Amino acid sequence: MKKIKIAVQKSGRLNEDSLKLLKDCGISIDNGKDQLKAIASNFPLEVLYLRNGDIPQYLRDGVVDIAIIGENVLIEKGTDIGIAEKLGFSKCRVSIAIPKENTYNSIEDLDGMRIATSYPNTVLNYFKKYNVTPDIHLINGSVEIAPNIGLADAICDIVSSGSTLFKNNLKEVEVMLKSEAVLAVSPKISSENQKNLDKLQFRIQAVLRARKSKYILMNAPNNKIEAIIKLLPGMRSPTVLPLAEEGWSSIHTVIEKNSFWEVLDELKAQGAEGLLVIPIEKMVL
Ligand SMILES: Nc1ncnc2c1ncn2[C@@H]1O[C@H](COP(=O)(O)OP(=O)(O)OP(=O)(O)O)[C@@H](O)[C@H]1O
Ligand SMILES: O=P(O)(O)OC[C@H]1O[C@H](OP(=O)(O)OP(=O)(O)O)[C@H](O)[C@@H]1O
Ligand SMILES: [Mg+2]
Repeated sequence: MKKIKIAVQKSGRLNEDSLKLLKDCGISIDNGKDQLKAIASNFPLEVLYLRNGDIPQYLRDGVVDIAIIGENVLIEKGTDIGIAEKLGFSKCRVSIAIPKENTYNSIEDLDGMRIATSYPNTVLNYFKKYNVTPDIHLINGSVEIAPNIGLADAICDIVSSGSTLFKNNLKEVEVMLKSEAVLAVSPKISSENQKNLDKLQFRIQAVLRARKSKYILMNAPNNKIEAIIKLLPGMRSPTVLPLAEEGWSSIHTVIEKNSFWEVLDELKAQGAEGLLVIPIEKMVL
């Protein structure tokens, strides 16, 4: 059977979460340290460990069929490459920052200014919309230091917590785009591997859905069930089972992880007791 080739970042921010996602999809990869290639024992999949920045070219050439890559890298050098799925990790933004003490009114202030960045296309495309032409200085790493050493007036780089900007006495003035890890697909993928991709994507979706949800159970007196159910935006409708104790029931449902603390308070206020919140491993609609 033909194996689908997936590129995963060799080392860096995406590596661990990418491998965890494949593992949560039930895929076992024998991972010898420093190996550049690995084969899954229970899925027709081969993993190639590559640099994030090199992946768009490998996808374009069909050297790999799919990849887990930062969306920002595709925007910079892979706009011809399709995205099958957003993966919900490595969330960040690509922003312009300037020295904290400088004033900033609008993007026009950056016309003709020297901008240090590893994302020249992203900067130029963004500025083009405003008819502003910056003077790009291409740097591969430690971009945030550039203004402090007199190399640039502004920078464009990845921002997440903002602590790197803060440490370098910079402030964020324009958010150009938001990014997260994505599953990208080669335009040259074969129909056989498209089937493998569909199978993998089905599993990924089940894992991602489960990560966003919690299973909750609670007990409630029967006269409170109606009010409680109104609070529960479940998958379909909640399961209600009678308890051994007369007049009481157990209510089960799935709720979104993000909203569950607020819902929990409201459920208690409506008379729910013995609430349990349980992680879900996989969720298929
Ligand atoms: N501070 C951050 N917080 C969240 N996500 C980030 C952060 N920095 C980078 N990322 C995301 O992770 C991806 C990989 O970043 P990382 O710094 O590990 O690799 P890189 O140096 O850009 O690439 P390469 O693998 O080519 O060396 C980035 O393209 C971006 O999508
Ligand atoms: O807003 P923050 O949370 O501080 O994150 C932003 C920093 O993270 C990334 O660098 P990384 O740590 O990946 O180092 P690198 O330059 O070696 O890639 C990015 O290039 C920024 O410098
Ligand atoms: Mg980095």
